[in-house]
Amino acid sequence: MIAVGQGFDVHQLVEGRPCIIGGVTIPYEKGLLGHSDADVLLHAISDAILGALGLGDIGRHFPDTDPAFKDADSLKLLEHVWGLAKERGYRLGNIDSTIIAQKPKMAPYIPEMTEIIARALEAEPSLVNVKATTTEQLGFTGRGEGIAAQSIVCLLRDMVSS
Ligand SMILES: Nc1ccn([C@@H]2O[C@H](COP(=O)(O)O)[C@@H](O)[C@H]2O)c(=O)n1
Ligand SMILES: C[C@@]1(CO)OP(=O)(O)OP(=O)(O)OC[C@H]1O
Repeated sequence: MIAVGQGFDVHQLVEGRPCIIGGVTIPYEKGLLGHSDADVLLHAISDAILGALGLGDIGRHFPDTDPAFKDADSLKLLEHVWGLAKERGYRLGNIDSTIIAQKPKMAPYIPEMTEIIARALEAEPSLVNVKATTTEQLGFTGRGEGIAAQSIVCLLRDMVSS
């Protein structure tokens, strides 16, 4: 059986916050604002997995009104979400993601992001693809006001024959 889900997230770029994307702390003059560490890519991936499972979104599982998730490590949230997929018998088919950011340059950090995400999803890195694009200086991402990420995930589960 195949289950497909998609996720999309946005966080504002502000001064005085670390810029953590895909589990990597990227040196940059601004960082992402959120209740958690605001890792926009891991949030999009978590939402894609929850979507494939028909389990809502990360706001439902980790409410931003709950102090337990204040400054939460989004890698831990992703690991929890992956536990829900495993409990239901799924393994990763593949995942594809896009970070939408005018700056900073993501390319140097993408191999490490890929490794981190693959480890969290207990999969080969070849099953995890991360891309980046600018929006050619257009819109809120183009003006550097925020960063967006989107992700699509395919989960696989073996059918039990009777
Ligand atoms: N924040 C970003 C945005 C883009 N890249 C890489 O640059 C290439 C060109 O981007 P365009 O938006 O002009 O298509 C793109 O293929 C990315 O590999 C990046 O590293 N960081
Ligand atoms: C992760 C959570 C919880 O700390 O907070 P944020 O970092 O604000 O992220 P968001 O993508 O708005 O949604 C889920 C939240 O409930």
